[in-house]
Amino acid sequence: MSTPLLRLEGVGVTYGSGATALAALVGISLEISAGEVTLLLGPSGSGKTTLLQVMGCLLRPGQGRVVLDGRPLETLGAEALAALRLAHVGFVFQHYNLFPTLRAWENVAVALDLKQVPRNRQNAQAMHLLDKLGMGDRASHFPAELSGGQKQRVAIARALAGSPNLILADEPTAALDGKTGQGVVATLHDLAHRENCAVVIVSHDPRVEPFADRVLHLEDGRLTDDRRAAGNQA
Ligand SMILES: Nc1ncnc2c1ncn2[C@@H]1O[C@H](COP(=O)(O)OP(=O)(O)OP(=O)(O)O)[C@@H](O)[C@H]1O
Repeated sequence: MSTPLLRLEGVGVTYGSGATALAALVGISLEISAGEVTLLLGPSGSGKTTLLQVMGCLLRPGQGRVVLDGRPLETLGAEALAALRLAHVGFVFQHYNLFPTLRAWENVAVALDLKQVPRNRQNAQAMHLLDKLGMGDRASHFPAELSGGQKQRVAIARALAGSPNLILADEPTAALDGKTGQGVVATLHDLAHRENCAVVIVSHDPRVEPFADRVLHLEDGRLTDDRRAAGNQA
């Protein structure tokens, strides 16, 4: 069996302290492997976004350990942690988070710049990523000139800048109609399998489930179910 890309051991996150303390995550242990789509389900307030933030090294848990690509996060300072995140993690958001004044390819190039890809290679790499997402012919469009599904494809192209091996998507289909949303998750499923990266999707959308290899269920900050998905489209 391959080594997991990401491992969480007894992770706990508490917001606030004293009388107002709220346990958002309790005793979470799991492994995430390359080449798989993991779907994270749970009611509102169950801790899904908090868990995604821990997985993406945006939030250090108060309890437990997180090991990304063999590196225990508790041993890393802020700078090393940021560098690890930049190298390994790509984020996709519900509302795309594109810069409205930048063209599609410039939105991707900004991420390449952040990952220190030399300026003279950014244009070609941005185009390559947009092509991969079927958005090459829209590269010069501004976000306002794109449909929701097209904006999300640009956002996925941007998340892939620098070839991270962990893609974290928080409600990526929530702002899209059914068919478009399915197209976007089919693309994420494809990327996980073709590029051998791990994809974790938080969603309330039942149409996502057929594209998942594995389903995790959170309730009140606890993992209540961890199973292989039935009928995935791989
Ligand atoms: N920065 C914060 N400070 C205090 N409490 C927080 C903070 N962020 C989240 N919480 C609380 O932690 C719990 C888990 O929140 P989280 O956003 O992770 O849940 P979620 O499952 O993603 O919810 P939703 O589906 O509504 O987005 C909730 O009770 C929330 O109110």
